[in-house]
Amino acid sequence: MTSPGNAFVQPSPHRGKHSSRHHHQRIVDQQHQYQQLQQQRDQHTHPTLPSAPATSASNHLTDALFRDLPLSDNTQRALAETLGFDRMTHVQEATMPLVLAGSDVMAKAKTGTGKTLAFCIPALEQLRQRPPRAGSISVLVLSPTRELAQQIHVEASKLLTFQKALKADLSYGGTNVNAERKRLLQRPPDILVATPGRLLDHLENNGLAPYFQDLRVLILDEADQLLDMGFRPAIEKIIGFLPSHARQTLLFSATMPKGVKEVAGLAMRPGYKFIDTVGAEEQDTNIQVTQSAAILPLDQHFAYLHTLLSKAKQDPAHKVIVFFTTARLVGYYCELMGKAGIQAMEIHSRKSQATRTKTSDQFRVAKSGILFSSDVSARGVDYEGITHVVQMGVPSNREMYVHRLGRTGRAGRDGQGILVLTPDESFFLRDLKDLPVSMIPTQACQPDQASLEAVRRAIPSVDERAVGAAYQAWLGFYNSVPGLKWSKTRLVEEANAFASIMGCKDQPPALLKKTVGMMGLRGVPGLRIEGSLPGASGRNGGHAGGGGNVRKRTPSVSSDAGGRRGRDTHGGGRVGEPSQKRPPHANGQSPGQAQSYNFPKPDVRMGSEGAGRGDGASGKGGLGRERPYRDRGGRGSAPTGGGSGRGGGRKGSGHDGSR
Ligand SMILES: Nc1ncnc2c1ncn2[C@@H]1O[C@H](COP(=O)(O)OP(=O)(O)OP(=O)(O)O)[C@@H](O)[C@H]1O
Repeated sequence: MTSPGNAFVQPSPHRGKHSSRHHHQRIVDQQHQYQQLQQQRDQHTHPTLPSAPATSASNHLTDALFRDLPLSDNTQRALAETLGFDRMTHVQEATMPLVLAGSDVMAKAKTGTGKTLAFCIPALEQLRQRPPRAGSISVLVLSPTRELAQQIHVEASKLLTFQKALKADLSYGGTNVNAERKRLLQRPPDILVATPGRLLDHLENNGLAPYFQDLRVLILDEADQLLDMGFRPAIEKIIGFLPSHARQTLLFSATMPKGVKEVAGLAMRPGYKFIDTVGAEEQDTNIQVTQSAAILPLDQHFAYLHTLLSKAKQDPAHKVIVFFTTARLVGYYCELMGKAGIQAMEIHSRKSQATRTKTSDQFRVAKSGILFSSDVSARGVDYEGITHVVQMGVPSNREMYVHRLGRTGRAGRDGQGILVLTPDESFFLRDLKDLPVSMIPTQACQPDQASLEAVRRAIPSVDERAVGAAYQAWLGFYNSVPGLKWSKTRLVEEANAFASIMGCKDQPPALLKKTVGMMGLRGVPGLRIEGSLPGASGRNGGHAGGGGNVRKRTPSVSSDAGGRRGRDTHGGGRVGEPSQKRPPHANGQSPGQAQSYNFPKPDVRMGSEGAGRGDGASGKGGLGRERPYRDRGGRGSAPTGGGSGRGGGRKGSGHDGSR
């Protein structure tokens, strides 16, 4: 990353001898780290980006046939005629007979291996054995995200093609709660797919609880996430509304960290079966997906991504998802890349649910395209034909890496995953040491000259509000990455360097005092704090090119992320937005070039051009995280749901709208 001495940092009484000793130590640490990484690079040849992955002759299907299972004729017909499937996948073969026999099952199976049908088919079959009571919800599927809930609903509905008497319905945040309530009360579905926050709202406030008194099957898809701290309080409350007698519970995920088993008793009956189709000896990721990591300084990330995407686009069948750490960074990158000639779709929690759904639908049917996403698309979402998954910046944890990667290589197809980190973030690779991640040699992760130039030209034209929001989100996110082991001062130095990369030449975007307080950054040198921000009360003033109503020279943002521990997440936070675009760089230099980023230390560029060294990486720690460090939303209300609130810093409200 960047040097601590960037131009935004105000002189601090603490920066002196101690600081330079500390800085020296960081460099020593980093040199050591790089030696190790270099060795790894030498050992691996890196997969050059992108030829579109072909469908591989896959062994994801077994020889076991659906028709040999004791399923209803209607289900058999739906499998054969609507879905066109005859053979089972491994997880389907391993779990369906047990579920059909009535067992509670916890199942771990790799991404894209057919878990949805593995729980949907037998759950629906339970209704055949004992027809549902009129007006009662018999099967409840919980999903951590709205997109996944929609998808499960579609899959379940396909299975019901020939059973018109049975109805599946959806309940999730971001939609009109009253209309949904009315619909559900008027005709309670047999199968309800829901996100936890909205469902809890219905149970607690909207009179839906009595309809669950004959619930037969409860399914937690992405169970590890639902039982993690973020969602668990809501899940516990939901379970409190459900009958425990004779209820069958199914927990499915591609990742089952140790802690999940400890809390499985919350939902499952004693004696439940644990099915692991991955096995201890095997990796959690799909073998046919090549995985590589590029480590390069942050000032190269924009151009490097541009290069990656330009290459990917050469293949007419490219379908790429790029994940970013926060919603606001998705927005920033999308605008930047668009202005640099790479058009992408954009999905994250700051978009309205209607827009999210539309984007998701469009990308699903697109034959080619690029989607920039936050973690709303990380788990479960099944977009056919994803050729590449790019992850920009450190994922929240190992599980998130695995799930994001799992958007490619589904149903036995090939795919490529590329993780792009800064030198400081390279500590994360230790969490992936059992996975076949090859290091991309330094020489191979150079941005093209054309990309450098395109990005350089685009940076000044990105809307100032996007810059301010990205800056704040960046601060919030990296404030909660323990593996970095950054001091608060260092954090702000790095954030300001990022602002500089985004083209803020003279000073970083301003933050509200209360935002700074919520982030725990009061008194940290280098922040620009304002009591109130111009544009904070309105969003309408001059968009790009629109008004010339220049009120401020640098971007500023209001408070809505301070308490989120870095997750610039869910639906409704407000950004106080100055309305104008930033002026061109005063000295005529471009921020696409290192010298114009105000990075005072030459070895920052060396890091990208030469031996891959950055400066000042701590490179320590970060191991052994069990749960996501940014899975905690700041909204004070229940998980999931509409997400209108502001970050209050409360823990424990991971929610579907949260990313
Ligand atoms: N028996 C089968 N034969 C062929 N294709 C199947 C079969 N079962 C499922 N599929 C397809 O495989 C793809 C992946 O399935 P699914 O989305 O259920 O994966 P998953 O295991 O839930 O993945 P994730 O862990 O990412 O949620 C889907 O497109 C699905 O339609």
